Amino acid sequence: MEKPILQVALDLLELKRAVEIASEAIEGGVDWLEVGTPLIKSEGMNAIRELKRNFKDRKIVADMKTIDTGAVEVEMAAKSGADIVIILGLSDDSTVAEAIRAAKKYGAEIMADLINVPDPVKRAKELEELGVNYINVHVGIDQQMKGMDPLEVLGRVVESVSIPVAAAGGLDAEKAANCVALGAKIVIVGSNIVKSRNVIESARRVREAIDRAWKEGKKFEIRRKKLEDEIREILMKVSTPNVSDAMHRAKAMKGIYPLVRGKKVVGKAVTVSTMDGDWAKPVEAIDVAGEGDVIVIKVSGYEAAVWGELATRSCINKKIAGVIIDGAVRDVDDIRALGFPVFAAREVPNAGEPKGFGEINVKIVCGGVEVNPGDWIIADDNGVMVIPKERAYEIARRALEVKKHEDRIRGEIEEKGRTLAEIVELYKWEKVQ
Ligand SMILES: O=C(CO)[C@H](O)[C@H](O)COP(=O)(O)O
Repeated sequence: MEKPILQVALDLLELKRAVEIASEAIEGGVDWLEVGTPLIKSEGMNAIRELKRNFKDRKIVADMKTIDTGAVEVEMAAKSGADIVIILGLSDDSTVAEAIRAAKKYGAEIMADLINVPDPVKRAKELEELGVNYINVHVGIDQQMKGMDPLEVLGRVVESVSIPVAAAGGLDAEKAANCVALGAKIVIVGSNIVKSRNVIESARRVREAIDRAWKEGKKFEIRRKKLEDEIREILMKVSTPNVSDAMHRAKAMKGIYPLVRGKKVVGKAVTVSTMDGDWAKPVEAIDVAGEGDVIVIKVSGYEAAVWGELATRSCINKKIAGVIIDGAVRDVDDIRALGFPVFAAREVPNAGEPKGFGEINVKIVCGGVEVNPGDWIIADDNGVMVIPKERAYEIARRALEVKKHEDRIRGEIEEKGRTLAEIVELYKWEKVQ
């Protein structure tokens, strides 16, 4: 039985960086190099040629994601140096057949990607019968952000075909080892290697994990955390700029500032709507909120405080994560001394009366942004972002991808002395007028 193959997916836009990262990945133990679809779209067949030229002893896999004109696309990729061409399993059988004919003619092989295929087991069997060389159980990057995982169907596909099966989609060392335990012969890793600050180390970690799983006949293990814990854990790793980028540059709350600098708040919103100075509902919300929640208060004016030191102390007792107030607060020095994260619009010395107008856990607009009970709040020195609860996992995952991408670029700036414009080829991507 042969050792599992580790394939790195070079999902980059810049060819120079792809060649550099490929060389580091090989040093870390990668076997095959995949020219990722974004790289092919950005650089064309030249990307395949360049990788083949630089790495003659490696199999070059071209992720063409072909869905039509099977022969033409496979011919293009094979003539440019691809040893394996990836086509979509969703393609019509005639496209698959044409792709296989072209591959045979030019000495290449075909890998069929099952991304978005409604019945992966059935289609895998059909694709094997049509003559593809490899099946790829793949969950795409956008699908990963919704929590989909290739491990869900991998085992069933492996059992239903006799050709080698590859697995791809958000794999890290632990998941890659699980893929091997489920019978994958090829493990494809993109983001967790190419966006890493230390590509050699990240590739090595995956290499060691899959080799161990293969040698020791590892059993498949799944340790899925509670969704809410997973969201919180991811959001604690990212910043509000990461979240804004992940939400297509969404805006933070306007005019709300941290009273205490250097604090980060992550949690689900308990919302409050109240009148200027009426601190009854804001304070009652402390008893409604649970550990780790964030109280978000919209006040109808800014003349009298609805929050102060004693409310803050009560929050600390209840382990509430933070308070956001589109209104006025007082006892600012005490709050600073307590180090509890309060974000507010205005500071005043005078409190109002606890009249009890207003409501808890209703839709509010705070700092110009709609907040519903249960939405996720992330706040830091840059500002306060609201993530609608329905998209919390997806946005958290996307923000983490933004962070990984920045970590890699930060590394290139710090360690290789490059500039940002150089790394991302800024001039090339300026809008053509
Ligand atoms: O084909 C792809 C996306 O369509 C990627 O190459 C594949 O998903 C592997 O990358 P990652 O490990 O980041 O998911």
